[in-house]
Amino acid sequence: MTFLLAGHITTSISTSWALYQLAHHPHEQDLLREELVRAFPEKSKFNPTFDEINSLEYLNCVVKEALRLTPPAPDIQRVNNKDVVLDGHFIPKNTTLMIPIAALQRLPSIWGSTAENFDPNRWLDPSLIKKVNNYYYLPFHTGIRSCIGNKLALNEFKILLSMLVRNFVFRPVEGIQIDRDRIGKVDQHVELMVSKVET
Ligand code: HEM
Repeated sequence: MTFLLAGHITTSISTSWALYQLAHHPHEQDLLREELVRAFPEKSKFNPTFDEINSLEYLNCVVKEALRLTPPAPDIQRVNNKDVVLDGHFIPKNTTLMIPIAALQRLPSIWGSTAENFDPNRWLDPSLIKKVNNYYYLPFHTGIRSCIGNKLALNEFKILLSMLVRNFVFRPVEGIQIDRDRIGKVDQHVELMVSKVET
């Protein structure tokens, strides 16, 4: 039951928001589709192996960027089991601490002035990769109670997103605008225009 709940809504939310971002960034969507068409020229034969799906560099960047901007677990809580001093602040035992995953993943001090923008190419920048660690990028959290389904989730997410983008074009619905602070929210309804890719 835990796997069903923890493993279902997370991947579906991630995929929905990734499609939303791609719909609003048609150039990035086209780049992803071009990579997919090169790798899988025949739509009907889209049946990637583990190695094939993980060799797609731009897809990897899109997935990382979607999990950065719209993580399905935007914050999580932990309770300390002993008194601690963190950065000069005394935190007594049994305090509920919030780890703001979404906020850390948008810190301008780490992600730069484009922190709020959907930009998969940032993951190709070696200077960013040097700066990013699991204090600032932790969609699956980190440590011993981090997501046990991490690797499965990434592969599922990549395959699902690829199948959708290889077969369909996603565009925003005219007149429908989601407030910036609602983007990524679990309970936000997302509507997109979908048309078929012919070849
Ligand atoms: C994009 C998809 C996913 C994301 C972003 C994600 C993220 C997370 C995060 C942040 C946690 C830590 C929660 C906390 O400590 O409060 C977690 C825990 C967990 N996740 Fe995932 N998850 C994803 C998919 C999956 C999948 C596919 C499965 C299983 C099939 C799964 C199974 C679990 C389980 C069992 C835990 C609890 C681990 C523990 O407490 O030791 N997750 N996940």
